Amino acid sequence: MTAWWTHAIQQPNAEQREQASAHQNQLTKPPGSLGQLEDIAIQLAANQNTLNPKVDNVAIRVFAGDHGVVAEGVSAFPQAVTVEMIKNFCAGGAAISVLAKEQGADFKVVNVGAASPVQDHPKLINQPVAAGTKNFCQQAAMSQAQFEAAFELGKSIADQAHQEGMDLFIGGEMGIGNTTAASAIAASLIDLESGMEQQIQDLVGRGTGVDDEGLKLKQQAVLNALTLHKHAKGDAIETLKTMGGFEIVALAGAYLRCGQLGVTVLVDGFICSVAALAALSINEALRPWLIFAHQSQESGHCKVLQALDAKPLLSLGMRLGEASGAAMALPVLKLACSLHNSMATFASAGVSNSGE
Ligand SMILES: O=C(O)c1ccc[n+]([C@@H]2O[C@H](COP(=O)([O-])O)[C@@H](O)[C@H]2O)c1
Ligand SMILES: Cc1cc2nc[nH]c2cc1C
Repeated sequence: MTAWWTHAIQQPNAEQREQASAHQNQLTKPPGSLGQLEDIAIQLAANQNTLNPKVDNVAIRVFAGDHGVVAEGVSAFPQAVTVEMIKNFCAGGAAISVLAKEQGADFKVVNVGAASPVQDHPKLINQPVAAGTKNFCQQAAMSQAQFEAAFELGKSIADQAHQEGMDLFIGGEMGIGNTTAASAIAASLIDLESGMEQQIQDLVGRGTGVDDEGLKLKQQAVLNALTLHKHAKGDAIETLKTMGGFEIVALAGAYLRCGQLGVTVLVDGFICSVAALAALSINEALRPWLIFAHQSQESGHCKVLQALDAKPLLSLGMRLGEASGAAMALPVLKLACSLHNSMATFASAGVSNSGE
């Protein structure tokens, strides 16, 4: 039996895309004047194979995991925050809890590998692969079996949400130290023209807000990891296994599965974009199923978005993670659908079209 992630991802319906594009040009506006809102509606129409795209049934899943690399002093916050925030997500006090509730989205937290046990809760899918990853400056972050378990968990989360009828998937992440992991993964998978040192400077940012000393420690940690795991260069699965976090692996698995299921994904910030980069490196046919929600303030995000040829919808100076940027972009998607589905056409409104 072949591994599930090697199964094909179908391309969206090209004819439906043509029809949606033609329909946009009939609406009472100069062609192209709704900018990216037109692109989004056309993409959703093609992906959903319908004249009337919608995002009514949104699944938001925040994947949480801990990182052994925190021993290198790479975060402004202690590791305990990961578990504390899992509880806060469940209790309804986190930014994403509020944004999901306000918008009627189905929200759940997935413990893929917090460093200490978390009590069960109706909003929590509690299936830790291990008590955090190993410090990837010294050894591989996880074993092959752990990688497969985290990847499989991401897949099963997407399968479950699909069975529940989702029309859009939003993944989020929580993990103290995970911007260091994401920067290392990005550096291993992106071939920038510049040398390794410049690349590290470009891809390592301040995360939760480290000072200059913390930034140096992060850059050094990424350099050490890339040197130790240089065999993984350009290989997404080896890279995820050696430098990943359980939540990043699960996200990549969920994204790939969404592509296989024909479900559109709204990608959140820096860490989620790196998970998308890894997923695309495993199967580039995933690309049309992805929409990029926002440009995070994390300094490496613009390089990652460039590598993905992505035009994010929002730029609000956010750098929170936990799916919050994607949740903020959700109204944009909903309204893009409303415009596509409900605006009058030149013919129906009796408005003169250009040159007709
Ligand atoms: O999504 C982003 O762009 C983003 C940028 C900076 C930080 N974060 C969040 O901050 C945490 C990681 O930061 P750090 O400094 O501990 O590596 C993790 O829980 C992320 O959700 C998220
Ligand atoms: C408080 C806090 C909340 C977060 N949410 C996502 N990452 C986070 C990191 C911290 C530190």
